[in-house]
Formats: sequence, C-alpha cells, structure tokens
Amino acid sequence: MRRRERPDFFPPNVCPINAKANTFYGIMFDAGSTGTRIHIYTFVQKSPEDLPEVEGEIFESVKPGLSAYADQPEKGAESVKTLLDMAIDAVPPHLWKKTPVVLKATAGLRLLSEEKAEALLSEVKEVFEESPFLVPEDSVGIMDGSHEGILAWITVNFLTGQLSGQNQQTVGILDLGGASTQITFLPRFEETLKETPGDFLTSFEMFNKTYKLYTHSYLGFGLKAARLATLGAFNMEVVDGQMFRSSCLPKQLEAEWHFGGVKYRYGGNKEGETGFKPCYLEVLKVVKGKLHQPEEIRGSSFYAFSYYYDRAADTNLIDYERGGVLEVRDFERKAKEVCDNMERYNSASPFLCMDLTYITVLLKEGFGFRDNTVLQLTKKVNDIETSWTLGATFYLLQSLGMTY
Ligand SMILES: Nc1ccn([C@@H]2O[C@H](COP(=O)(O)OP(=O)(O)O)[C@@H](O)[C@H]2O)c(=O)n1
Ligand SMILES: [Ca+2]
Repeated sequence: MRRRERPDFFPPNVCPINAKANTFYGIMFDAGSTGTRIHIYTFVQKSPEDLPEVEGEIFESVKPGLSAYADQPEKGAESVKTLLDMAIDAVPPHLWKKTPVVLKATAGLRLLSEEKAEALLSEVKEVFEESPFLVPEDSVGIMDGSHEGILAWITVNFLTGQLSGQNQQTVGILDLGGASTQITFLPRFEETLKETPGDFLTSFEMFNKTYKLYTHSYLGFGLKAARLATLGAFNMEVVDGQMFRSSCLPKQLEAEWHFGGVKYRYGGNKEGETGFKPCYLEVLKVVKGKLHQPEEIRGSSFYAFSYYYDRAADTNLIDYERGGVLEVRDFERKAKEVCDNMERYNSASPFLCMDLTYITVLLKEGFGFRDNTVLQLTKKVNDIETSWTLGATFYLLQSLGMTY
C-alpha cells in the first residue's frame, strides 16, 4: 500500500497547540475465549515519514469471554457495552467520529456453532452502531487464526523497535490462549521456506514493507482446551454426571469446571497413578505428531506471553510485574516439582501440574524446541501490552487511510 499524507490543517509553525493536531485514537476489542478486553490506543504521527508512535494505552477486561454467553447473546453484548463506555471518557468528544472501533473474536467463538457465534456478533454490532464512534465495515467478526499470530508478531517487533530502521533483527512469538495457540516467526533460511507447508507461510504488508512469515494457529491447543483434551472431554457430548479423571490432578480431587458454556466434572486418579511421569505420557497423547516442527526454531529465542507468562509467574519462575528470561527446561523442572508434590500446590489451582506439563510437552514435543531454547516472557513492552490488538489497530488504521 502506498504511503498517504494525512491532511495538514495547520502547518506546524502556526498550529495553536502544536502537539495535538497529529494525535489520533483507535479502539480494539479482543474477544478471547476466557475474557473480553478493550484496548484504547493514543497515537501520535510526528511526521509522515516516521512510523506512528503509541503514546498510551488504556486497557480493561471482563470475564467470562463472549463464548460463555452462547445462549444469551444480549448479555454478551452488554459486557462489551460496559467496556465501550470507558472509551467515551477516554477519547475527546471532537474525535469520537474519527475514532474507529473494532472487535475481533478468537478461538472461543471459532469453536461455537456458526449460528450462535453470529447471534453474539450481531448484538455486539448493534452496541457499536449506537455508539458515537466510527464503525467501519466488518467491524465485528471472528479473526483468522493466521492473522492472530501475524498481528502479535507485528506488535512485539514494533514495540521492540525491529520494524523501523535498517538492521532489523525480528523476534519470533509464542502465544498460548485458552482455546488456541500461535507460533509466528520470520524464517531466515531458504530451507525453512522449502520444508514448510504452504498454508503455514503468509505474506503480510505493514508500514510499507512486506514480510513473509511462518505462522500457524492450532485450534484446540490453548491451555484450557488442552485440559479438556487431556481429560478426554474435548469436543465430547458430555453425559450428565460423567466424570473425567487424570493422573495430572490431585488424587482426591473431585470438582466442576465451566468452559465455553459447558459444565464438566473432573477429578484425580483415586486408585491409580499420579505425578509427573504418568501425567507427561497422558499429555503427550494430546500433542504427539499434531504440530509442524520447523527445524530453524530449535536454536532461536522466542517471545512468549499469555498463559506461558501467567503460569511462569504463578510458580515464581518469573516476576509477575517484570517478566523474565527462561529456558524450556525451567518449565519442565517446575512441572516435576509441582506434579510430584501435588497436595502441597493444591491450593493455587488443581490444574497447575497439568498446565505446566502441557506447556513443557507443547514446547518440546509439539514445536520441537530444545531444552535450552531461550524464552523471553513479556507482558508489556514500554508499558504497552504485547497483544495482537496493537498490530490489528495499525492494520485497521492503514486500511482506513489514517496511517500508512
Ligand atoms: N491482553 C491480554 C489478553 C489475554 N492475555 C492472556 O491470554 C490468556 C487467555 O487467552 P484468551 O482468553 O485470549 O484465549 P484465546 O481466545 O486466545 O484462545 C490468559 O493467559 C490471559 O492472561 C493477556 O495476557 N493479555
Ligand atoms: Ca488471546
């Protein structure tokens, strides 16, 4: 896409409040499988040649996610309205009409029937149309899995300064959601391009450059979907009262869990084995042979966020505020520690052993990372969330001609 000049109403030297003429806003909703979030971004375009700068972000979230309202679409839309009301206060009234609002749903809605997903999205669209903001065409929809990874890659590489200037040393990203997981990187070797199935490679244009990225979203491989798969309950017609058991859970545990509007009963292996070894084998069945393993990533380092971050922080592998740097084997060490002392860790979450084991298996046996592959765990860079939503907002502004 060609660079477009934004109209300059005031030449810089006569602009009354110089700084404000080039400030604009974008509102992006992330309708994830476990929660709905609003990101209100403030941008400043200092000159047409430079990338826009992100001046700030207002972030708020609600739980559960839209998919939990599969049978009450109006209630689902109400949760979006609560968040959108925040934007009324955050954006100056004279810019409301120029500020686009968009909602992209991810794996939670991908897993619902088309009819239920559509009902939810059309209620949300109504909420948007009643608001004073700019509602572009296709403002509400389910995002393509490949875009989810690419846009998160754009966000992280933009925030770490890799998309401007020469010498770009881009970083790969790993996102682990509730219902799906993404891997995205810019291949450096010809071999990778040759060995990779075509639907894992996508060309993407952003900020006047084209990037040919390796990206894939694995539906059903998010942390919570993987819990169900390990329990043998994923995509199953659950019979009333049916109990799902696993060696990854505390022996005496019996409880209930709601996900995607369905109730599951689950528990530990009362009589049988428990602990890291049997748990690893159980989880391995869910992962083994299901993911493409690009050779090139074994020796590279990746940015990892979402549940990778949350579980690492929950178990003190990293600091909750600052994040940290880990190796794949750190997750394995912690999984062993938790799974082999399950009763002690019980209070935090009964799924902690299963979650850490899943992360270990996904990284090692799923993607094929080495034990010493380095992971940079990051929630924010320069105070902005490392989420696909920033990349999606850039893409939106570009398509509206508000930036290039
Ligand atoms: N802005 C956000 C949004 C989600 N997340 C994390 O993403 C995970 C939940 O994923 P999700 O609800 O977006 O599920 P998917 O629809 O992506 O599968 C949790 O670990 C959240 O803490 C985050 O860290 N920051
Ligand atoms: Ca997500």
